[in-house]
Amino acid sequence: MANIAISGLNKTYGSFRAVDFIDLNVQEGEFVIVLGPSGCGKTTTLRMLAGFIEPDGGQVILGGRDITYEPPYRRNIGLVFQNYALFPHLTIFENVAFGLRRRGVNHSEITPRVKDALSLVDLSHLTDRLPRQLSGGQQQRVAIARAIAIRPDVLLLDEPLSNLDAKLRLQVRDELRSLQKRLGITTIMVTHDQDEAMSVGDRLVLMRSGRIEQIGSPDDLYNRPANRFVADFIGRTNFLRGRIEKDQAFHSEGGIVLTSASQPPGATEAMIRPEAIRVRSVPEQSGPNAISGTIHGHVFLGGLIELAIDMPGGERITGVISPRELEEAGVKLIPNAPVYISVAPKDVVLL
Ligand SMILES: Nc1ncnc2c1ncn2[C@@H]1O[C@H](COP(=O)(O)OP(=O)(O)OP(=O)(O)O)[C@@H](O)[C@H]1O
Repeated sequence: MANIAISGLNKTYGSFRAVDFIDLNVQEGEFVIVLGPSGCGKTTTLRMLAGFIEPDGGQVILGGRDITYEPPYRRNIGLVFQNYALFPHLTIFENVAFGLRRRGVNHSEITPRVKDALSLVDLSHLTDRLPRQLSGGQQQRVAIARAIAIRPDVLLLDEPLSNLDAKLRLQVRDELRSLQKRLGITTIMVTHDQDEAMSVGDRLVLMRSGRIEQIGSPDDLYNRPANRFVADFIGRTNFLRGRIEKDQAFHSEGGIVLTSASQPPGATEAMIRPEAIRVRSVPEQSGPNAISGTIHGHVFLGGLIELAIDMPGGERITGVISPRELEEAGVKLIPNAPVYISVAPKDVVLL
């Protein structure tokens, strides 16, 4: 186990800067997720950490040792990719043993270490099978066992769950999370799936165009996004354009007046998460941010209802509300019916 300190790391392909001088510190035992839209430089960053791509500049320090230009096999890093990359002609046992043999691990130690690694991912009973005789989820667990068998300082995972179907994906995700915590391996995982990122990451690193837009806990990125890009990328949200007026309130272009818990100077947008919207069938007696509108339409989302509400100035606000809350509020889902909404000032984030 070790911490990783990345500074000024950059990589250019031709004239295109894929990774643009990034700095990132990952603590020992931390689970960090790198996410962002397609092409933002996630894989290039991970491959530079693994040693498969040579950076143009910058530094990667692993446990105090500069590994920036070390070949992959000298880094003691465990890798798991999207496509498992198991050797098809080797048994599960031999697949996991491969990295140990290549590292010259003592012959007598190999069997117990392979067995340990396979038991951690619950596959001790399948050691003699070939990869094609396993399901996708099992193959990916072999890949994870193979990566941890070498007792890596760091585990790097590139979209490890994206080839699995939705249900299996959740299961392997939870297994991966608990295994990582149990072993305390410093882990960096790349994904473009924000639900996955939010549910397993201690910290998230959101990239765009080769740069880091924000580093923080899932709660930070969701509730305290650094900018519009972050707010828009993580979860669903309402944006209202406008500005802060002399009364210190935010006035939207459509005439909605909002009190926010913070007033960053020069803010031009208010962000409100759909679940922060409260609805009533009658106006609230008092309190900030009470607005009236009319129901535009609704969509059932499993156990919740997404409600689109038209505001008098032409803006539309989406709320996500439980059927029970709607019933208690006495709101009927009839188009054009009047509805009253309110938002706590702490849930109005000005950007
Ligand atoms: N060998 C290469 N030559 C030229 N351009 C490359 C090369 N590898 C990657 N790129 C470009 O660098 C950018 C970053 O690529 P990278 O694979 O790191 O993105 P990513 O964030 O992992 O994307 P995805 O989520 O689609 O996998 C992309 O625009 C890609 O087209």
